Amino acid sequence: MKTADKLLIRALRGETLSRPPVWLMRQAGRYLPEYRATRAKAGSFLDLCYSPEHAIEVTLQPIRRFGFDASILFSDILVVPHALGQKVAFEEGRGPVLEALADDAAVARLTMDQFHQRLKPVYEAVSGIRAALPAETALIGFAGAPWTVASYMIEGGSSKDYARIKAWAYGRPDSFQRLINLVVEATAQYLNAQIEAGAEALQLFDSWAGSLDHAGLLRWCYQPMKAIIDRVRMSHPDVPVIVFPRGAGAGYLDFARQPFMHGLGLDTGVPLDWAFTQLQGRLALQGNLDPQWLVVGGEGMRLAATRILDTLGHGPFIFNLGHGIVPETPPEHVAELVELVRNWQR
Ligand SMILES: Cc1c2[nH]c(c1CCC(=O)O)Cc1[nH]c(c(CCC(=O)O)c1C)Cc1[nH]c(c(CCC(=O)O)c1C)Cc1[nH]c(c(C)c1CCC(=O)O)C2
Repeated sequence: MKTADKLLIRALRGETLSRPPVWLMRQAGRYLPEYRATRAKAGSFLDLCYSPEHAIEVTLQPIRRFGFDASILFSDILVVPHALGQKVAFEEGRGPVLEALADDAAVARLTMDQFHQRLKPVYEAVSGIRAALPAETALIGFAGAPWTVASYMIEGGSSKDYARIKAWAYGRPDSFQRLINLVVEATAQYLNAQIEAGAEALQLFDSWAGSLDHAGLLRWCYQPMKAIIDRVRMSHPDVPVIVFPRGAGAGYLDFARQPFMHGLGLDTGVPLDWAFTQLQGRLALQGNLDPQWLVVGGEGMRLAATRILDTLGHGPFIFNLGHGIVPETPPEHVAELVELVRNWQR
């Protein structure tokens, strides 16, 4: 099937389909026993990300099981700082740990010199996934957005209050802008390479957009994501992009009023009626089932999913969660959810 005919691409082009395409953020991962088996074979989490063979396998696992309309490259947003020369590790039970950037000198030591060389296994995985996917399944490439990636680079891992990154961004914006510019450049090149390897759509994850004040959201979330997409569009004008400014709140209006993207990912907190009246006329929406409904399952999950479909399914829409699947999710609940979306009719 041609890329343009795949359901995900049609929805991102603004088409309202008889039922929306469905995929789920973090659809590959620890909730699947077959993922845990491959992960044990691969070694560390980064070894898994940099092994084309294993990354292809775990990307395909949820497609085999559930037949999603789209697959997403298996990797992590933190391979970008890693490929820029920063130390990155994933510790069991602790999440990512980075050697935190302390000052301008640490930023100056980051370099693009070996960037594509280090990311070559990711590009190989993209080509391998594309070749192995069912004909109708779209392949999404992705990267973290600069604010979220920079938060890990400066905080050295997950953060409760974003005190270090905000001290830098709010206190020394010109210096912070230089780091953002580097991440924009690296990310644009990274996404272009993913497209050239076979990605048919892209998603930019700004998981911590909700930590910013509104002026900060425009400057450090909206602007850098726009700069990346403008760059990608120069080389690849036909590849649609979804942005996910998680927690943006009323700031979602800024994304819908002056869209530079095709799809807007809604987090769990976005009210459905508001999204329908204020956002959907302007671009395709994606979201936003609470991932905890997938843990709970049953009638509650079915009602919550149906409410989303009934409110947003009559315009260009992609069914997804409002954040990633959690490891406690029973795979049977995912199967039931996919079945429900497939059987829903406008
Ligand atoms: C913030 C962020 C990260 N990574 C990502 C984000 C943005 C999306 C979001 O907000 O969830 C994005 C990401 N991470 C992963 C994917 C794979 C593709 C998919 O969605 O299936 C994607 C798209 C795999 C992963 N990335 C990670 C795992 C778990 C690692 C393991 O197997 O031990 C997976 C499957 C590790 C990771 N990676 C990150 C954290 C905070 C953690 C630890 C938390 C956790 O363990 O869930 C950074």
